[in-house]
Formats: sequence, C-alpha cells, structure tokens
Amino acid sequence: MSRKKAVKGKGSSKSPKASPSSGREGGRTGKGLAAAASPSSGLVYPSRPSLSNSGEFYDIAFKVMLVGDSGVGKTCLLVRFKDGAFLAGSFISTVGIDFRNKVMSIDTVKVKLQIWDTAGQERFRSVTHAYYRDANALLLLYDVTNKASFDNIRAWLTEIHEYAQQDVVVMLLGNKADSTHDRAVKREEGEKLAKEFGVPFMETSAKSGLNVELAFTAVAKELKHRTMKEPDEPKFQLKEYVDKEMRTAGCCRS
Ligand SMILES: Nc1nc2c(ncn2[C@@H]2O[C@H](COP(=O)(O)OP(=O)(O)OP(=O)(O)O)[C@@H](O)[C@H]2O)c(=O)[nH]1
Repeated sequence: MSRKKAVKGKGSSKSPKASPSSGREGGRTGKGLAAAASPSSGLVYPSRPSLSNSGEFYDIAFKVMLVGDSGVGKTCLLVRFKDGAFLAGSFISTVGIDFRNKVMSIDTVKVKLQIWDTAGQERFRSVTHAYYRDANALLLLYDVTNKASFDNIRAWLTEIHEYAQQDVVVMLLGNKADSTHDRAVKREEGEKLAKEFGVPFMETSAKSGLNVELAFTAVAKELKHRTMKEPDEPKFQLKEYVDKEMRTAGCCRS
C-alpha cells in the first residue's frame, strides 16, 4: 500500500469484479481501492500448500477486516504489521477498501491472512458492509486519544452483529497507546467494554509497534485452531492466550 489512499477519490469499490484469490495483492497497485476484488470468496482451505501472490507457500487462508472510526489508525496498524514501519505525517483517509496479504507460521502451519483495510468514514459504510459477510475475523479499533471513537464502539459492534457471520472472531483494540499525554480513554474502560461484549482486548500502537504482532498472531491462532483442531486437542482459548501473552510481555510488547 502506498501512503494508502494516494489515489483519494479515484474509482470505487462498489462493483467488485474478481476474487481476491485471483492474484492481485491489495496495495501493490498503489490505488488504495478494491475495485477488482470481491467481498465474497471467504475461507480458503487447500488440501495442499498454495502459493500466495508474493511467492510464499501457505496451507490455509483467512480474511481479517480492520474496522473502526476514521483516523483511529487502521491503515497504520496494517502497515506496521506488514512492513514494520509507521506512517507518520499528514493523515489521508482511506477511500473504499483495500487489502494486503501476510503469511505467518502458526504451530508449523503456514497461515495466510488477507487483511482488509476499510474506510472509517460514514460515506463508505455501504461499501464495507458487503465485505463483512466473508470476514473470518474483525479487528475493531478505537483511538485512546479520541473518546468519540471509543463511544462509537457499541455502534460498530451492532453493525458487526448485523452484517458479519455469527462465529466471526472479534477483537477490540485501543490504538495510539503511545500517546500518553493526549489519552482520553483509560485502559480499564477498554477492558470493561470488551468484557461486557465478551471479546478479547488489548491496547496497541502502530507508532511504537506495541502489541501489533500479538493482535494478528492471536487471531491467526484462533482461526487455525478452529479449522485444524485434532479431536483430542483442547480448545484454543483466545482470551486466555491474549491475557497470558500480555502478562508475559508486561505492558510493552512490540
Ligand atoms: N501517535 C500515534 N498516531 C497514530 C497511530 N496510528 C495512527 N496514527 C496516526 O493517526 C492518523 C490516522 O491514521 P490512519 O491509519 O490513516 O487511520 P485510519 O483508521 O486508517 O483512517 P481512515 O482511513 O479514515 O478510516 C495518522 O496521522 C497516523 O499517523 C499510533 O499508534 N500512534
């Protein structure tokens, strides 16, 4: 993805035409829009390893969507995870939807995450709704320096329940945790809301890298275990895994 959104205003995702598995990797076009990608190809579970667009083999693939208000840091979180970099500088809103792939090794299994970066702006909501249906996991972000983005989480969860699959994995992320001076939402408030809705929670920072790898790894583990669970294997507990990893790493894992 270029400084995403570089083509602000060009095209739209309203008429997706081809499947994401058709070879295009989001962002490589630099267009920041998914005009050529379909919202409806869902989970891929090949019987033998497949080759991703970047030339990496993978065993299973899942769709993960980043959602939340405009400006909470969805694109920056994705860029940090994919490229290990932070997009500082002026903020340009995402237009429509875009995706990038990353292959991770989870317990010897190659898991490809196809990560969809959605536009937080209200005017793109109808575009992104179409993509919820096939998402295997949703990372729902708010900005710890923006109380309104936190207050809107309930509305986002309502939307998720309306448009996403019933068994979609949801994780709540309080991003920009590095901004200690501007903080408007306490960590405990995030924890309380997540508990109320029964979803795992962590604070992240696309700027420092705090918990970014952990958020995606946790989701990949949960999805991999759901798909490939051996009969006598104990059920993977996502929340317990996240809590344990956070405890092990203290507050500041990157
Ligand atoms: N301090 C700090 N700033 C961040 C962080 N993540 C993102 N930002 C800044 O917040 C602004 C918005 O980030 P984006 O990633 O573009 O936000 P978005 O959620 O993708 O916004 P939309 O595309 O409009 O939905 C940018 O100026 C980023 O540099 C973070 O972890 N810490």
